[in-house]
Amino acid sequence: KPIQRRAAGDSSFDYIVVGSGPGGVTVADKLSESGASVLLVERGQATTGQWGGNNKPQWLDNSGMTVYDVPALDDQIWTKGGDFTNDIFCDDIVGGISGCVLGGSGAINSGLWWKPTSWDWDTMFPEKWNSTNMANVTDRVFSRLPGTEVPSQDGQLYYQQGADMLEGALDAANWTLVSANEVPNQKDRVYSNTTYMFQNGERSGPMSVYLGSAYSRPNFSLYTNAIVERVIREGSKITGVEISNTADDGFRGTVKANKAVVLAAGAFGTPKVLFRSGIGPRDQLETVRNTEGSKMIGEDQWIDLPVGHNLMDNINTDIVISHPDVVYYDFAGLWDHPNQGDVDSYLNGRTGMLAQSASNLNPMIWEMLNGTDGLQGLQWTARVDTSLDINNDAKHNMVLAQYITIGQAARGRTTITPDLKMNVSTGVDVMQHESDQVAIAQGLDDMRNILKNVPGLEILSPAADVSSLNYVKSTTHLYVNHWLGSCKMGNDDGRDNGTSVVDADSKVYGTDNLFIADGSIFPGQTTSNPQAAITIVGERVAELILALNQ
Ligand SMILES: Cc1cc2nc3c(=O)[nH]c(=O)nc-3n(C[C@H](O)[C@H](O)[C@H](O)COP(=O)(O)OP(=O)(O)OC[C@H]3O[C@@H](n4cnc5c(N)ncnc54)[C@H](O)[C@@H]3O)c2cc1C
Repeated sequence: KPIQRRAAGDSSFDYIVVGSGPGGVTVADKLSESGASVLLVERGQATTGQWGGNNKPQWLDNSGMTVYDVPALDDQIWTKGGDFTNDIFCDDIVGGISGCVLGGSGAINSGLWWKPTSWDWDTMFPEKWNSTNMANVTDRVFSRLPGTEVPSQDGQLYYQQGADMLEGALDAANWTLVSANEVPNQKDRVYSNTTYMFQNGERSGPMSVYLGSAYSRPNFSLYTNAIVERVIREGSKITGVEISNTADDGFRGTVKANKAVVLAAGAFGTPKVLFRSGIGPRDQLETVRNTEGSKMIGEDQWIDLPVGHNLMDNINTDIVISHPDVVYYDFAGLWDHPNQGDVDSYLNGRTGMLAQSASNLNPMIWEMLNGTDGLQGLQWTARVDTSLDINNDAKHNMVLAQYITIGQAARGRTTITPDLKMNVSTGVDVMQHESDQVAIAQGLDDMRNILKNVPGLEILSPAADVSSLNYVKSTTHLYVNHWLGSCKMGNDDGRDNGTSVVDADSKVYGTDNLFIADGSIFPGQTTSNPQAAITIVGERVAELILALNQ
């Protein structure tokens, strides 16, 4: 059932926020904290028990929780199938994955929660966003949502045999154990226990914390199952949004914005709303006009900006290993035939294996290289994973997944199709950039050197006689769906041949009052998984909007 909380008779709000991912819930909360009236519009359905979601295995009946609440069920959100998996991913994205539910991808992701480094801000964002300016915002976010290295409420970590073995190897190679969010700038040859956004043994995250406080205010409203088709604009001034419903009883109609509209629809959703509002490259706007005709704003009002360019994702390269110490836990069986003892400890005290994430990632590992163009980051996750059964002994296998992070040169592009789907029309292809390949190969070499000294450990892939660089050139590189960057922030106005879509206030060039507060504004990749940085962006954009409107 859609949530449609709305003050009776309201036809206008000071601010309308589009999308309830980590960026959207945060900017909406902070704007409503100022006393302004705020409407948050989300196209997807409710997820966690807190918001009335109801998808769950039978053993969660009467618990008030759903599949979105229990850390160990997080891969069942996407793999269980049945009647809801098709509803959680955005059905209008081709070539990428993104969550179209309340909470956005934040409701369906792996929950990793990292404090950004100072260079994440200093090397790519404009001056207003330097690490000194961002320190207070970061502290505010992490005081509300500190994250935890130990999700189980008894303070224990479970099924760490594989992680212990790897940590021993890293230690022997003189890599340093840190608590990553205590020392965010230590990212070279370090490893850490994984930090999750979980709180009190449940998934939590920005949706729980920020939407929770926003929803407690009478000046805040939320529509779910309602999709913003376009902003209504008179030249540079945005006056409201047009909403259609994604479920029969969702809201449909026009809502006015007195002060501003903030797009937080994600790296694909935000460009789509912009294209449909006459903002973007001419060829994209022509495609929309061919489909939507007179619903679209007239050509004389179009704003030509490089929306959809600069698309990024972390590119993944795996090493697969086997070691007799590694112990596998059957997360996949949790839905239908869980271990009753594990269920009881979780339901009674939020302790044990079910309080940990399904992929049970540990440890996290980072290395910084000096690439030809400056900083080059690499991040590794490690998980017990039986899906790559190279040796018919999959229960002892682990996958070490390397992401190339800050400094990655590869960029893609998202464009709109005649049936209004967002397409990854130019992939994020590290094979186009030698600097990316060299960095990935260097990281593989360093990891292979660490692993080769571990007694009993077998590297199943890459094969011993294949060089890391040849492996990089021959293996399939996978997306990890940390999509960023399609509406880049910068001082070089895209209307004048610059590369940027939003200015340093996160305001769309050529508009008076259209802002963006999501992953799409990132000029480059962050050193670690991005959702905490996007949450910080939500806070910062609210601060900048409120300062402009004083
Ligand atoms: C499977 C997976 C695992 C991940 N794991 C991690 C992790 O462990 N740690 C981490 O840091 N990051 C992770 N990420 C990435 C992280 O979740 C995203 O970077 C982050 O959620 C992006 O936030 P956002 O606010 O930019 O947009 P999104 O989270 O994409 O939210 C956008 C929201 O807008 C809504 N929307 C779109 N269009 C409209 C419209 N027209 N009208 C109304 N609503 C609309 C969508 O339904 C969605 O709810 C993962 C992502 C995926 C897909």
